Amino acid sequence: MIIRNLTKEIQHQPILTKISLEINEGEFVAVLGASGSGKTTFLKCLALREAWDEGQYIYEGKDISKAGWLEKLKLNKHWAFLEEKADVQPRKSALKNVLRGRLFHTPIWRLMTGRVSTEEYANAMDYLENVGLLDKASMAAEKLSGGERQRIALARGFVQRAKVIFADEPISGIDPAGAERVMQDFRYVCQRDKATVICTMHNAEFAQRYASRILGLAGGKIVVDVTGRPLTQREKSLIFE
Ligand SMILES: Nc1ncnc2c1ncn2[C@@H]1O[C@H](COP(=O)(O)OP(=O)(O)OP(=O)(O)O)[C@@H](O)[C@H]1O
Repeated sequence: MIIRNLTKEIQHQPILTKISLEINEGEFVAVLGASGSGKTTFLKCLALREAWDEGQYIYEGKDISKAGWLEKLKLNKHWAFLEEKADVQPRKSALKNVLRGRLFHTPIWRLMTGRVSTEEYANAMDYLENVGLLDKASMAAEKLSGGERQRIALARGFVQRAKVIFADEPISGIDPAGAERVMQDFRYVCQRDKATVICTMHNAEFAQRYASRILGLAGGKIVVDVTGRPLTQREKSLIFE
């Protein structure tokens, strides 16, 4: 994806100012920034969940800056957006929540009858196993921890075979072991499926250990763009001070 001059104001306050960058397939991009620096707004603009004031957005060679609802619907077939608080249906089982990822790929008659093919069932169970939740497949999502719910949302993105996963603070409020697991899962889909993962976070430590690229957002601009190496002290202070 190519972003040129992305600009966004909220209530006449500049939040993002002429941001330009290119993100390649298979990259695991962590967007770091202090609280209020505009990380969520940036992510939502990239996922076309927030309107851009200005700028050009090229995805797979096509200009999607002014994508209408039909085009967005098509994009959402291949894009997954993970909210900060995992968007799961609390009363439904982990498995049913994961199967929701196939919504866009399921024929209407199957949606109406609620029947799931054996292949889709096996596939969803595989992904639950990948995220370490096979033994909790039949448990209602509301009975699971925050980290486990985040991993269900992740497994749903995986079964959707999303080409791009946008994740807003996916490890905030999760214990360190759960956070490791989520970050490992992201890295896994990038390496194995060539998915692109873009996630916002506060934790530079995790970003350095797992992401292939780190973007630092401050003052409405990308002030740091580093691939394949940890941040220097100076870069950290550019982002967080
Ligand atoms: N709907 C809104 N109405 C008014 N101001 C908003 C709105 N959405 C975002 N903002 C403001 O825009 C700025 C950037 O917000 P954003 O949520 O993108 O930052 P962030 O870096 O994700 O913050 P955090 O890390 O605290 O979640 C903040 O100052 C916020 O108050």
